[in-house]
Parts: sequence; C-alpha cells; structure tokens
Amino acid sequence: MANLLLVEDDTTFSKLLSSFLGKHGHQVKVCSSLKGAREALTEEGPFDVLMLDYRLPDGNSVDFLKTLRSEGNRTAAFIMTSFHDVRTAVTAMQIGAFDYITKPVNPEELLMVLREALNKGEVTSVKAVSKAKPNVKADKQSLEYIEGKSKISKQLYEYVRLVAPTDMSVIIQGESGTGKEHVAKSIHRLSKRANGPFVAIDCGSLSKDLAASELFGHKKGAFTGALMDKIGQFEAADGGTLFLDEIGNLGYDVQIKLLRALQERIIVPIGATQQVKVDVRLIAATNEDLMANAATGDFREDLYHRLNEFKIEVPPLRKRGEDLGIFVQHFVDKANEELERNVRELSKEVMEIFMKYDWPGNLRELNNVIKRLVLLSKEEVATTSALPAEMITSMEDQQKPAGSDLKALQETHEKEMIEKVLQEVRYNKSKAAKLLNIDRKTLYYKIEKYHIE
Ligand SMILES: Nc1ncnc2c1ncn2[C@@H]1O[C@H](COP(=O)(O)OP(=O)(O)OP(=O)(O)O)[C@@H](O)[C@H]1O
Repeated sequence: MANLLLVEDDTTFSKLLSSFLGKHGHQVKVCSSLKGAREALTEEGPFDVLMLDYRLPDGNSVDFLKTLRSEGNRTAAFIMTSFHDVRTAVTAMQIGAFDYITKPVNPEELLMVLREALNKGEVTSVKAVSKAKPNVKADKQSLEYIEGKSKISKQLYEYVRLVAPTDMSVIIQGESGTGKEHVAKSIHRLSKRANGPFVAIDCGSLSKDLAASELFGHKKGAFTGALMDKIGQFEAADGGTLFLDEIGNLGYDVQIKLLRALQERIIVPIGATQQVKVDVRLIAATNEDLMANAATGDFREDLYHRLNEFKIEVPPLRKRGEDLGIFVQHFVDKANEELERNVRELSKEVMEIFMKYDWPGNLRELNNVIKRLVLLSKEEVATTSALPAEMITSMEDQQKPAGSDLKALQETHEKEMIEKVLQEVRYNKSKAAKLLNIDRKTLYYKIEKYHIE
C-alpha cells in the first residue's frame, strides 16, 4: 500500500480516482489547490508519490514541483496534463525528477505510471553512479540504446567517438529528452576512463543550499545538519567522469567553485582546511542556450569557456528523419518486454501521425506514447484507438504553418528589429544596443545567432 497525495481541482475526477486507487490498496489524500498540497506535505507527509494536475487554481504544478525540489523535497511525482499542455510539462521535465500522464487518464496507464514511480522511489540528485566492469565488451548499454541511421545521427556519433578518447570537457546541448545523458555515457564508455566511475548529477533537482556539499562534500559540523563527514560527487567520480545535467541551474557561488575544481584539479570540502586532489573529466548538459546565459550574466562566462572545449548538439527527434521508425521499433520491443505484451508493429495511420507530430519531448515522449500504445493494444498491430484522442485531432488540424511556432515567430521579429536598428545607427553597435535596451554582449551574441552581416 502506498501513501499518495493527489492534487486535483476537478472534484468528480478526484473522487473517481481516489476510489479507484483505494480499491487497489492505496491510501489517497486529496487536495484541490497547491496551497492545500503545501499544507498536506507539512502536516501529513511524507507521501510516497505526488500526483499533480497540471493546471490548478493557484498556479501550475511544474513550478510547484520545481520549488519543492529546490527546497530538497525528493518525493517521486508525476503530472497529469491535457494533451495541449504536454509540451509545457515535457519541456520542464527533468530526467527522473518527474513523469507525466495525459488526460483523460486511462486506469491501466495510471497504475503503470504509479508502479514506476513507486519503484523509482525518492528522486535523488545523483542520477547514476556506475562502475564499468573491465573486459565486458557488449555491455548492457549497447543493447538498450541505438544510434540511428540518419545523416544527423551519424554525425552525432562521429563527434562522440572523436572526443571520447581525449580528456576534453564537453558541453552537450539539446532539447529535453533528446538523449543527452545517453551521449554522455557513450563518451565515458569510449574513453580511457571507462573502467572508472560515471557519476550523473541532476543539477536541476539540487537544492541551492546543498549543491556545494553534494558536489564537493563537507566536514562534520560545517553547517547545521552536517552530522558527519560527507564525500562529494567530485571525489566519488575520481578517475572517471562526472556528468552534470542541467548545469545552467547551478548557483553563481557553486559555479566559481566548479571553475576552480576544473582549473586546479583540486576541491575543498565545505568546512575542510585540506585540499583534495581529484582527477575527473567533466561533461555538462543543458537544454538552455548557455552561451546566451553567459552573455546576459546568468552563467559565468569563464566557466562556460572552460567547459566548452568541445560542444555536441543532440538533435531533436523531429530532425532525425528516418530514425523515427528505428526508434519506434526499439521502443515497441522494449515495451513488449517490460509489459509482457506482443505488439508486432504500429498501424500505418499511427506511423503517419507520428511522422507529422513534432515531438516536443523527443525520445522520452516517444517512449511514453509507445508504452501507452503497447499497454492498451490487445492486437498485434497497435492502432490509433490507443493514442490520446487529442493527439489525433490536433494532427488532423495541423497544417504546420510557419506562423504557428511562437518561438520562431519571436525570433524572426527580433532579428528584423535588430537589423533595422543596426541600419539606422549605421552599424554602431553601442548605439544599437542602447536603442534596443540590451547590453553590447547580448547584441553581439544575437548578431552571431541570427547570422546578421
Ligand atoms: N539512443 C537512444 N536509444 C534508445 N533510447 C534512448 C536513446 N537516447 C535516449 N533514449 C531514451 O530516451 C529517454 C531520454 O533520454 P535522456 O535521459 O538521455 O535524455 P536527456 O536529453 O538527458 O533528457 P533531459 O533533458 O530531460 O535530462 C530515456 O528514456 C532514454 O532511455
């Protein structure tokens, strides 16, 4: 039996859900607002899993969860969202931090996601620590992952093989769910450090107060709550690779410490007087534009350049062309095995929809949608009946006009405006920056970004 917190403002739905989960032996506390959830967490917690509706009267649950994580709350959680909000939920999703389920909620799917959340247990900032066994050539990872055959994928793995044997720091940039962690693991596996540890940290779920201690360790008594000495993840990764996911989330003071660790190869645990030598290769991932953040001062420029010895862009799924079919088959096989089903393939109509859809959540979203399809399909060929209904309607309406992509639209406007102002001031960049109300660094960055001559 699990102790669940359900935050849902649709009372009919929450009653149905809690009675359904009750019948499956779970205990459910229901709240209809984030304020209520906050109170329940303080007064009635801890819970095993948080189940959060996306839109609530007093805010959205992605922001709520982010706050909880930054406060150090690590309860497993998933978000229930309508298909139209998937994009937002997915974009904000951190690996392992939380999952999502689309409404209308299918009972079998709900139990599946809940089971997974319970198995995962508490979310930790340390995502994975693995020590590869020497002499095991075809390790499990190579069976679980595929590279794809498209030109863009071939290039991606060419870069991976090129940079892996060096000791260069690498920035892996790509949208959420594109496989950045997998790329980092591949670099580690193909490096001289393959027999050393691979430690993955999710900086997005590190609380601000504890980030430095998590990375560099602390001495007993260094701060309230430091009850004993703690080894930081830098030391844990000694001789291997440290993977910092969502590095853009690290606070400024931790960024300074990180830069020092990279430059001098030494760390000082909090409260310690002695320095500790470390031999760690750093790989950082981000789905933000770190260069832009460095230009605006949100990320330390010196650290950015120190990390950016090599940059790898992981392409979004919609740009991986023919790989889609390969990934589909791979995820179908995986879901069959996990769920003990026997779906052979997806119908032509499903594949057509998949090809038109733009997959904002990339491989992770594809994996989720296929799992649902396999779970709900009774036949060997999975049909559109197991797709979220709204996915089908949205595809029917979708003409993909250029003007529907808000970000692209904003960028086009921005580019036009910058060009216009630059012309007006005869390319005097200081004047242009002033008129545009941005600093010069940001202007330079944007000129480069938009290839303005
Ligand atoms: N090459 C691959 N072959 C098969 N599955 C993959 C591959 N790359 C990624 N995946 C799967 O896609 C999902 C997302 O991958 P991963 O966590 O590496 O992405 P990410 O870009 O690091 O995500 P985030 O931005 O949220 O941290 C995982 O379930 C992973 O197993």
